[in-house]
Amino acid sequence: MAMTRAQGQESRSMQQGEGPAAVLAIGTANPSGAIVPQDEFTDQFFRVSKSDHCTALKEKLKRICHKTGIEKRHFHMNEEILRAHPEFLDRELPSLDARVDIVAAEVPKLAESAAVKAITEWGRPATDITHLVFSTYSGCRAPSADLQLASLLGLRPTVCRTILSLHGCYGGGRALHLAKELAENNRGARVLVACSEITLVCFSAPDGSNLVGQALFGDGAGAVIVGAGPFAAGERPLFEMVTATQTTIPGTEYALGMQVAGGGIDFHLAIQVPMLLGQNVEQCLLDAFRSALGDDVDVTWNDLFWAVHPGGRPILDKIEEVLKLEPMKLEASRRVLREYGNMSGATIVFVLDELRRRMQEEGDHGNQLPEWGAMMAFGPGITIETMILHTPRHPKGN
Ligand SMILES: CC(C)(COP(=O)(O)OP(=O)(O)OC[C@H]1O[C@@H](n2cnc3c(N)ncnc32)[C@H](O)[C@@H]1OP(=O)(O)O)[C@@H](O)C(=O)NCCC(=O)NCCSC(=O)/C=C/c1ccc(O)cc1
Repeated sequence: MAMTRAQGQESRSMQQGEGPAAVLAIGTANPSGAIVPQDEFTDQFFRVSKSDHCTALKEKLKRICHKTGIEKRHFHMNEEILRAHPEFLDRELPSLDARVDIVAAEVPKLAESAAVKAITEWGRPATDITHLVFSTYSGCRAPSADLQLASLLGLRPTVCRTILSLHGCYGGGRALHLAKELAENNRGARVLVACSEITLVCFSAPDGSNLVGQALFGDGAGAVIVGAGPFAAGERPLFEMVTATQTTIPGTEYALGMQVAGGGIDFHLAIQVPMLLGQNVEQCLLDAFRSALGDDVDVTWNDLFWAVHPGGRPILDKIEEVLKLEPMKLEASRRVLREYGNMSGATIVFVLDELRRRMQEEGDHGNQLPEWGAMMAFGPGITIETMILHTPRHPKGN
């Protein structure tokens, strides 16, 4: 069969989606294991790890917990699991196999809970999903969580799966960025993004280096359906994904990291992270807006809505300070941090869900959130994922 160059180009353009990809539905879930209020966390953590004699460490963790801006977190880990696996407390003992056995089953199940909510809201059958992008730092095994999630949801055998491992806290941003590219370049594609994180792979008794991580991270999963036009009857874009960029801050590899070891995953968060992000976010935003709307675009940061990964309270404070944001601008991020802590890659999906809820509420009161917004997620690299969002205005009743 002969095809001319022009026919090839035409056929390629017919394979592309219409307009920017959009978020069509969102679901979130947390494990039912344990909900720990942050002001009880230190006592509980030191009791179960038999570390009450480490009084200086305990005092320090109390100081840290008090400053996190977190009120409670959800965990799969509980005392029963710890009784069965006392080796989880001691980083020197081999425990990776046992940890991976647990999370290999639980991470896809948690993702399934979030995905079922997203698919129900989307209103189409799960078999209409063409692509799956799964992000987690908790899996170290193949076939991995993406395949298990596809089976749990009954996705079609031809679904194109991608797993993003160890992207940490920018995993959700990266997965959404990839989903946008997939949806825009494959007409009719419907991409399920799933991010699922269970801290059990990182849990250990308190020591001089792990207090901030133990005080900050929680378990959760987020799922998003992404697609570009043409839209089917009943599909309703919540956020158009106008443009997406990724930036790595040069020379900052040392600042955030994860290391898979025999005793579980160790992570490292340098004290300079909030400052480094503060020095770089504005340029990332300017670059993203220029790529979306042209070089002479004039943006007033307070005219936008904001979906920022709440990596930690000082990160939000720093971004608010450098962009001179009004106090309520980061409230969706602060609320997610308060209610769940930092769930790494899944957190940004919770923030989008919270914004969507606020938009609905504001709309019901006759006010509307701004039409344009910015989403940002950060993680090892230091990597910054930035996405410019736009909310289409739907006539009432649609
Ligand atoms: C709640 C903190 C810990 C303290 O609040 P603060 O306003 O800085 O308060 P202070 O300045 O009074 O600090 C309280 C204590 O915490 C200590 N501290 C203050 N940051 C630190 C510090 N990064 N180290 C180790 N001590 C510290 C600080 O030295 C001090 O110790 P002390 O004087 O003995 O009371 C706050 O700094 C905070 O949330 N920091 C974390 C920010 C952060 O890097 N977040 C991660 C962003 S990236 C991301 O989300 C995920 C990456 C990730 C990576 C790997 C994974 O597996 C998964 C995910």
